[in-house]
Amino acid sequence: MVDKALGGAGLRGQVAGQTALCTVGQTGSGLTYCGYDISELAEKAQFEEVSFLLSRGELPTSNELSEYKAKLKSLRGLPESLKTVLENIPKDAHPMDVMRTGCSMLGNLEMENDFSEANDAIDRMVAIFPSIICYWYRFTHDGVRIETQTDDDSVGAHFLTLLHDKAPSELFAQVMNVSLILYAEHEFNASTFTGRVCASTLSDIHSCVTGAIGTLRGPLHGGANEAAMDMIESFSSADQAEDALMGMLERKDKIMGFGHAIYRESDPRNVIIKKWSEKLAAEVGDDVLYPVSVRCEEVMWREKKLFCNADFFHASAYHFMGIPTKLFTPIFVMSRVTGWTAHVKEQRANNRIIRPSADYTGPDARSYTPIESR
Ligand SMILES: CC(=O)SCCNC(=O)CCNC(=O)[C@H](O)C(C)(C)COP(=O)(O)OP(=O)(O)OC[C@H]1O[C@@H](n2cnc3c(N)ncnc32)[C@H](O)[C@@H]1OP(=O)(O)O
Ligand SMILES: O=C([O-])CC(=O)C(=O)O
Repeated sequence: MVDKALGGAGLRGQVAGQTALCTVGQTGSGLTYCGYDISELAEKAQFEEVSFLLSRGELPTSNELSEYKAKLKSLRGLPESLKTVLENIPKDAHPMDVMRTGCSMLGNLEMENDFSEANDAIDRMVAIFPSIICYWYRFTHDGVRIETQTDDDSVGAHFLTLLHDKAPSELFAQVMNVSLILYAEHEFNASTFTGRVCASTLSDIHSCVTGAIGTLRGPLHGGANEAAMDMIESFSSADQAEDALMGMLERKDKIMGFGHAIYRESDPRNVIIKKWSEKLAAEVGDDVLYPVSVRCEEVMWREKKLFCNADFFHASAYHFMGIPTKLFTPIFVMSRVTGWTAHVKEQRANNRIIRPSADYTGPDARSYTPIESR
């Protein structure tokens, strides 16, 4: 599944450290968290079990899970000064910037004073991130100040309840659960590596996550699910999608939601979220977006041997659940914060400041020219 000859720009194929958290493209379906295959976790686990696994190292017992979920539930409320900050961010701001600012402000209000406080800070971020994005979204788009302390049993259901003002259907809650599991962790991807570099300076955990959010925002990383949605939404039928894609490939456009830095033939998360997208399409009576997405997948493989990554079928799945496109990448944050923070702790536990070298390509040594002579 993985090209052993990976190399070249972008540090591709170079080992930049060790991790016990995740394997990408090595065993089982190609993705494991702490030894557990993603396909099994997505089928059987709750996101909160995965979150516990990543922060504590082992799956919880039933008592531990109940206590953990009760703790997360109790941490959903927003401090007043954070609400004030969110209310002052304009409606047309990028929601990932809202997440970044929300996380950074939380670090001011509830500073991690000592690394022994890491798990409390992590639990708080897992619990409060859905509240941060939904409070801002509902205030700026619907003009309401929502109560973020809900009784929902899971992070995914909590998010949908805040967004839609009603508890989600069992199917929607289930899809959110699977989605959060799929996005939770992925080894040394760009945003996680950002977090680890920050951690290696012995910085605080909110700084590490704030930097990681900024890195995830880009369309070559987490932002691809929104870009994929914009594309599939612009097609009115599978045939039209095929024609348009052929033109885009001819023009050498980059097609968002396809390809991967490490996987070479498939992304194991795609088959899982695709199945749920199909189920949702049937549930909501879609006969355009899902067939369009399937045709895109066929064309990209046929023409370029490029496959859907985790982001592509997430676009239609989220859309079918009534989630606005601009909130897609913040959902990724709600999930990946578990992976980022596990890496921060791992980096701290065996740390040396990350400081690579560079090949110099600038001018030879020269003397300073006084400004009046330039
Ligand atoms: C959860 C995630 O973050 S998954 C990634 C989400 N990002 C996207 O979906 C954005 C679209 N995809 C891409 O830009 C790339 O595939 C990346 C950034 C994911 C990986 O980049 P790289 O490791 O550089 O890709 P890779 O080495 O496999 O590229 C090989 C060739 O395929 C092309 N290619 C790769 N992906 C695509 C694509 N989506 N559309 C068109 N061409 C592509 C590259 O341009 C490259 O061509 P070249 O050799 O002529 O330059
Ligand atoms: O691993 C990567 O490069 C990107 C990715 O799929 C992820 O972060 O989930």
